[in-house]
Amino acid sequence: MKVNGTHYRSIWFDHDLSEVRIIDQRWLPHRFEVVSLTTLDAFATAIRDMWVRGAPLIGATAAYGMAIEMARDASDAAMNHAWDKLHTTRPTAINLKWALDRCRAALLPLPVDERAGAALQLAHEIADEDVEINRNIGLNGLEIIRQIAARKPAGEPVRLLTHCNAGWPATVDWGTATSPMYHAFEEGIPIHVWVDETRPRNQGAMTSWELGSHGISHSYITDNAGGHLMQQGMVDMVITGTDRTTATGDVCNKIGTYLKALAARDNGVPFYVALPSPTIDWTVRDGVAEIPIEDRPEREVTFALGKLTDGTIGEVQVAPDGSPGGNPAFDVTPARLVTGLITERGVAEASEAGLAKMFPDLKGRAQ
Ligand SMILES: CSC[C@@H](O)[C@@H](O)C(=O)COP(=O)(O)O
Repeated sequence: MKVNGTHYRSIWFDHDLSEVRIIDQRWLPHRFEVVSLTTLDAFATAIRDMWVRGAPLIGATAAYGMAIEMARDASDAAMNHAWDKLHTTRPTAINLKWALDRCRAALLPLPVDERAGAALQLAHEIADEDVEINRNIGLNGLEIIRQIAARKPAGEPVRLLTHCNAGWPATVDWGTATSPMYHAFEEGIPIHVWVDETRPRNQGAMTSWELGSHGISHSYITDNAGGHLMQQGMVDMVITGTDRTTATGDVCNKIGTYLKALAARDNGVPFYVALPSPTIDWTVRDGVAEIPIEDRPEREVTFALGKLTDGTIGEVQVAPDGSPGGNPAFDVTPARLVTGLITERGVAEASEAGLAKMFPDLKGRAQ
């Protein structure tokens, strides 16, 4: 999508430099900075420390990390080392393992001298596929927005609430939850997006930045405002992303998503999840019991990062001296609270049968 009129993906291969480039998201939305990743260590750091983040982008970055390592050393040992190193960076988003497994399965049978070229080609394919998946999620979500718009007085906006950043910076392009918004906007359907701040990393600021860059009406709201807005009839639809969705339709996403789903259910607001198929973990049935929830550093909670009044980016301490922080980064919304899963193939019921019907060819795939 566009930044100051220029089209960017969140990750790309610069053919002139022969380097992988990313937007360093630690500084968004206050500073737009592009950096190169040139070593396996740099890729691992970028994923772990959230220079890149969002399940689909984490997967694409891991694939490029594998390619960079294969260019250095394409032996089986180097491939397994890269798999292990990248896999341990973040535990919750399943796209990481999905991409690494896909790379290893494709590369291992090849002669060593063919692996580097094949790995780079595969990373490009994974990135391109992500763009296409998200574009199609947008078209399928657009249909839901159209239906809501058709029930409203002409000109009245469809009001969507979203949590975290499931926008284009969290993917290679388009975003998952934001893709239907972009498509609706392009079609001229008036929309307004309530954007949850999403403490502690404030991914909502990124969502607000990208929506603002495209001229989409939005409000940046506190994480606790959603329930009130729903009670007041000010939300027509919730749409979030997901980091891992089970074979039975349980949705793991950024911490706080579950509370939004509960409030949506209590107020009769449809709760949709934008789900690319690589984010389905077909090996997990009970999301609450089985999905590993990332526990992130307490400093992310006890301090807040932002633009200071002098324009520099810095941290301020928000917790009292000595108070420990707690920082579970994701939660699980049970399938029963999910109205539908907007996939690249259509809207699936959040259930084992619904996902199996939509993806009969993928069902049972080992992650
Ligand atoms: C399209 S991205 C869906 C999710 O990955 C997103 O909502 C999210 O939870 C991102 O978490 P993050 O911790 O920023 O990587």
